Amino acid sequence: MSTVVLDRPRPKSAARPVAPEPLIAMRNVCKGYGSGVTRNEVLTNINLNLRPGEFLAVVGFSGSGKTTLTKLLAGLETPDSGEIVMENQVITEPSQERGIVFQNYSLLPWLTVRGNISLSVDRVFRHWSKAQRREHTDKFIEMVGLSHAVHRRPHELSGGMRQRVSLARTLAMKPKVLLLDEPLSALDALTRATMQDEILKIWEEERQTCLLITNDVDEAILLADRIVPLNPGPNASLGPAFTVELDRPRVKTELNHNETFKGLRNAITNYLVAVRQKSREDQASASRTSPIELPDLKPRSLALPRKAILNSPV
Ligand SMILES: Nc1ncnc2c1ncn2[C@@H]1O[C@H](COP(=O)(O)OP(=O)(O)OP(=O)(O)O)[C@@H](O)[C@H]1O
Repeated sequence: MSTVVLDRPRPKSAARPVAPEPLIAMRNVCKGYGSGVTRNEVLTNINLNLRPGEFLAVVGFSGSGKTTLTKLLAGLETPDSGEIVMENQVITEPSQERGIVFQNYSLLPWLTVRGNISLSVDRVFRHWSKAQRREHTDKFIEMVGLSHAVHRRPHELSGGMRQRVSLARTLAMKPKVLLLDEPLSALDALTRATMQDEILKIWEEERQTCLLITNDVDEAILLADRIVPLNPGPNASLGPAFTVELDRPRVKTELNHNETFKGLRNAITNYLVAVRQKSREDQASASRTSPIELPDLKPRSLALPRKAILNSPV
């Protein structure tokens, strides 16, 4: 009698969540400025994935290299080594797919609010009719609450209003990725809070992939899905990512009483304080181990008259 050996049913492998392909990936990116003794190594071995539709915040201290990171992502700077890839294309130059809003809103002073925004809209959507472009421009002016000020020029606007024009101009170009480099840091606390709410509202409507650079941990938690600390430079690298597990829509006033918010704020702040402390200790021990060698100079004569010291060639 023959025996049939049946295949044992294989246990179904546990479904592993598949991480989405990143929209932008930074791989082992290093960047410094200058050469020789003035060389400044700013960023070292940066590995970062920006996932489609996510809001990612990078927090760090002043001078650690946050703007350098944004410029690299925008294509305004190129890495010294490593690469930055967006949808299988290495980023080598700026593109309208990556819109950037800087801290110092650079508006054209001779153009009105509408003029500043429509200039970009007309360039990007030149195949649209004039009426379509106008409607599109006005939609974004309304989105940032500036419909009452369309005819004003930048000098007739407050800092917060100018930053809104800058934001609307970038959003209106419909970039795939929005790079926000400390866009609110020049604003007073109240305007900053209003703008945070507006960015949140706009992002919740549009769901564009967004990278926010900030030095404000609370701002990062309010807005982002993930927060990545940038360790202090020189040779700044990225710290571990913190996931923000807070439901949306988020309301700033309610967050202050939320235990998850408070716990996350403590964890990120403690991390940043610890890495800064370590960086200071490392720098202090490096300067102890390699003291600056001073030349062994001896005065030829301390008795020389003052005039001779000043005027005579030695
Ligand atoms: N074009 C440049 N040439 C030379 N050095 C530069 C250049 N741009 C930036 N740096 C230096 O690189 C370092 C990081 O600068 P960066 O502006 O990226 O930091 P940051 O974290 O954005 O600072 P902040 O928060 O103060 O704006 C600083 O020491 C800065 O002086």
